[in-house]
Amino acid sequence: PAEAMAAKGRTEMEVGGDGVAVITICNPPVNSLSIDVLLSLKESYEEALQRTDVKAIVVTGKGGKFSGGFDISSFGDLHSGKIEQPKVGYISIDILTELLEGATKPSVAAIDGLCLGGGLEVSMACHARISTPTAQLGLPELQLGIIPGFGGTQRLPRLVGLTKSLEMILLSKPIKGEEAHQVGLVDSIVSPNDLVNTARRWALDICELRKPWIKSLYKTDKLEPLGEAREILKFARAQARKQAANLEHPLVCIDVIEEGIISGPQAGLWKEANAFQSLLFSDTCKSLLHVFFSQRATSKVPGATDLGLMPRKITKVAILGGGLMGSGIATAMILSNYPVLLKEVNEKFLNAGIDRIKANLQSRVRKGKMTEERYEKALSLVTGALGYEKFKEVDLVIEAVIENVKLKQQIFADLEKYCPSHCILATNTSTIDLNLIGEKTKSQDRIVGAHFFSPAHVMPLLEIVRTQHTSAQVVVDLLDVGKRIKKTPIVVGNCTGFAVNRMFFPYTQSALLFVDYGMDVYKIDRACTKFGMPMGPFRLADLVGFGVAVATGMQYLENFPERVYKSMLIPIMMEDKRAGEASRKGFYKYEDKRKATPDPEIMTYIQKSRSMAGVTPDAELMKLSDKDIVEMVFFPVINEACRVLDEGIAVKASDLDIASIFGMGFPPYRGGVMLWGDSIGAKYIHGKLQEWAKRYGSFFEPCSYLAERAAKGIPLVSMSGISFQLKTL
Ligand SMILES: C[C@H](O)CC(=O)SCCNC(=O)CCNC(=O)[C@H](O)C(C)(C)COP(=O)(O)OP(=O)(O)OC[C@H]1O[C@@H](n2cnc3c(N)ncnc32)[C@H](O)[C@@H]1OP(=O)(O)O
Repeated sequence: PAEAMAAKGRTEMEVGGDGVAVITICNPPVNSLSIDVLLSLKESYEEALQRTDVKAIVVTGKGGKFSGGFDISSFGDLHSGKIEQPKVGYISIDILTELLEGATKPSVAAIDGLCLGGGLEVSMACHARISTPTAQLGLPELQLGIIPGFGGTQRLPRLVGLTKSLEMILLSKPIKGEEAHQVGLVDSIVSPNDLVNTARRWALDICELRKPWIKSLYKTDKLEPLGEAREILKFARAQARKQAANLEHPLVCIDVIEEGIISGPQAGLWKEANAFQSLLFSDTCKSLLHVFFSQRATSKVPGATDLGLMPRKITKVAILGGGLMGSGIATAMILSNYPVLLKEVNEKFLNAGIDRIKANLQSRVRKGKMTEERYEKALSLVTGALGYEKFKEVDLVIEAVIENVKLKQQIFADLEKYCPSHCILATNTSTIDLNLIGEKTKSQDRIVGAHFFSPAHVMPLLEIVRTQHTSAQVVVDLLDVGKRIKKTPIVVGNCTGFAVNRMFFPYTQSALLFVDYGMDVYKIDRACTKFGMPMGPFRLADLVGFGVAVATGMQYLENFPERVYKSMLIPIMMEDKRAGEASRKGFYKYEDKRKATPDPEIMTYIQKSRSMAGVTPDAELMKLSDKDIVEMVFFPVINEACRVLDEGIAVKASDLDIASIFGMGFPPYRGGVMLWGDSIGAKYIHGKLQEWAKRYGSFFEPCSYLAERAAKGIPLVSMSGISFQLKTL
């Protein structure tokens, strides 16, 4: 059909009286390089090279953006075979190296806005680059599980040196035009208004030998001497292994860069082209791509963002409670310039709260993320309060007091009295049902959950909880606040634990169960960190504190008694004043501040817990591999995620993937719990859970949603173009 044939973007060419052909990349919103755009670029070049009225070429992007890189939305079509893959090296060697860089007419890139990935690679094949000071230049491909594939691994080191290029590529870190000029990536900085004209003149200057005609691929002056280069690469490899031991593509990238340095840029280009092709089809790439799109999809919420509502302006925010959460939320708010009214019950607590905010900000100053001046300005946005007098001025209140239902009910009744009628009444509760909190309040449509994760000014997730009464406007408003404070939001329904903690709960639960059945605490934690979690369930319980763990456990026991495993281990340890990291003793010992060391003393508690549970250690469990352990800890998480979806608490499975990554620290390169589940298969997961349910009880009982998917072979996450051949474990 004609529609399906419509080209995805194009280039436009205009030849001026000065003999310069300006080729403009046009593919909104970010001028991404689809295959269509690249083929059109090739055609424009061929025409420009043939025409006798063209002396030189300028490449630029439409609407103040050079290009956001290769078209990511076409990856899925490449994966599924819907689009045919160009032959290896066709774009990087045939088009960019031979046609563009090797042309008999010089090219200059005129760069504004985004110049990322393939976009920067096109510009590096040009003979000079002119940029605005604010343009963003970078090679963020590793973030997507691939490597730069249009010559970036070869040209960037030759333009800026090995050290700087490794930093930019391995950390996927773009730099601004200004810095790009300092490091030699661009040749001149001009204002957006002068950009294209400067590039035109530069191109003509190259023709007339007033400026050098430089092919980046053959530059050597910026490359470190061979011996030094080898050392730098060796160090980079060690760093990459340390940072993400499970990832292969950063190491492949370093190999490809090395090839260019040792065997020359042509060999490097070929190695890059081959590696790019195979990485494009890796599970890591598929998973990271899923994360990229899922993250953007979280702010598209049916029944809220599809109604044409505009977010209202939130001018002032009040926060109740200056504890760990309240002060963290206040910090997040003032960092995005929201004035904050911080309320506490007495002077002492208020001062402690403000001190915590100061400490949060100071830590940013120490790390060089904030100037002293910004610090003072941010701090000046906080006003303390002991009463509700000033609450008539606020548009949003976030309650962050202790998890006590009665107290929260009283607070919400008070808020209704003192806040203006448009004010959003949010609670940061992490487990309590919102309807219970708002029971004594009439303004049900304004009540919403704004669940932050500790430390609130650092953790990127914001769980927005709507009840059946919460208005769509309030959800839209909070999504906007979330965006402004740079959080990834997920909008979920109301129930005990909401989506994130409900998924999180079985993680610790199954670990506790298997310890009663004979597994080793530290072995479980090690298996989880090897899998890619920032910490295992026991180290995490220590960090969160046993008090919180027990309080949460009680909430679950009340609401989902059939699937709570009543381990006595934590309560027994608490009797002995072991309460986690804060008490310096939990599952680990903490002698040197945060350093966790295994503690043989915990065996006494474990034995006691086992005898109270009346179970005998299962010898088979002790022989399990890390893979088995990870399955035992995470399959119950997937099972609960399925329930959360089935009950409509989460809108879509991909939201749960994002929640698991940003809220639990699940490794993004595995795509989130649901996509990871798909890489293993619902049938296998269901089978295992059934087997464990028989052996170890109803905690493992697979839910009907999972059973149906297992029986019918339906994936847990629907995402076009993603299919797994491998088990990623
Ligand atoms: C061979 C080569 O070496 C391989 C490559 O080039 S791989 C691609 C390298 N480029 C990248 O990784 C950049 C990815 N994009 C981004 O990081 C960010 O989107 C950005 C910094 C460009 C813009 O961020 P921001 O302004 O917050 O807008 P954001 O919402 O992310 O993007 C706007 C829209 O553009 C789309 N988009 C962004 N980059 C895209 C790309 N490279 N291809 C296709 N679509 C893209 C987004 O999906 C989004 O679409 P939507 O509105 O339908 O959800």
